[in-house]
Amino acid sequence: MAATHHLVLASASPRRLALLQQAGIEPERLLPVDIDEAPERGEHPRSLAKRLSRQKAEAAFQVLRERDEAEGRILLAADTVVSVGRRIMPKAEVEDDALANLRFLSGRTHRVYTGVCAIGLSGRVRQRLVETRVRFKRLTRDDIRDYIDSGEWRGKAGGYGIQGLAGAFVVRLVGSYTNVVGLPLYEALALVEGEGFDIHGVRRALRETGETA
Ligand SMILES: Cc1cn([C@H]2C[C@H](O)[C@@H](COP(=O)(O)OP(=O)(O)OP(=O)(O)O)O2)c(=O)[nH]c1=O
Repeated sequence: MAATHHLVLASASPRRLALLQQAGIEPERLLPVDIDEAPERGEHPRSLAKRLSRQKAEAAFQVLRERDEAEGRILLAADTVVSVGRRIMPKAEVEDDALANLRFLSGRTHRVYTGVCAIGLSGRVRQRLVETRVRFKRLTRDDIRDYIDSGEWRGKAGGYGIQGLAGAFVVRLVGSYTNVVGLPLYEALALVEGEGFDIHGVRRALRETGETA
């Protein structure tokens, strides 16, 4: 399989881009897609994360195909879902979502699932589903008030971002940390490498042009 340097990240999430950059990789471009993220009736959180990551990757692949730009490119998409048991914690868009989520997660262990999907040169789809268990301390009223005031919950699965203030809520974490932030790096890189993406070649090229993070 021919090696390629062209990775397209099908995401609008600044966290996903930052994680790739942390791993020394700069995507050739970002291609966010808008899909319906509502769970199906009775859908398990892990199935939801897997399904949505695939839908994002397929929708972006379709766009590249329509523009006749799929050739020589590998697509990467992800979706993160926070849950307690089968209960899916909504992505926090308004303050009330964030409040309800934080109160529910307080003093409990929850799971964070990220589905990762890569579509390569041949149009072949590769997927991984990664799970991390996170236990939060019992949150005080002041913890919750500070967090709501910070606005960091906005647009985040489960209504928190472990990479910010909420890092101090974590008593225990089992599994991949980058998975919680939104892109499990080990698994994501293994997927794109499996499709012929030349990780080391890209890092080398970025070092030579002085663009490395
Ligand atoms: C749990 C958690 C989630 N998040 C973020 C990552 C994702 O951006 C978001 C989960 O929503 P997603 O629907 O997975 O992603 P998105 O809509 O933000 O971006 P796109 O679909 O374009 O890729 O929550 C954190 O940043 N930190 C955390 O600790």
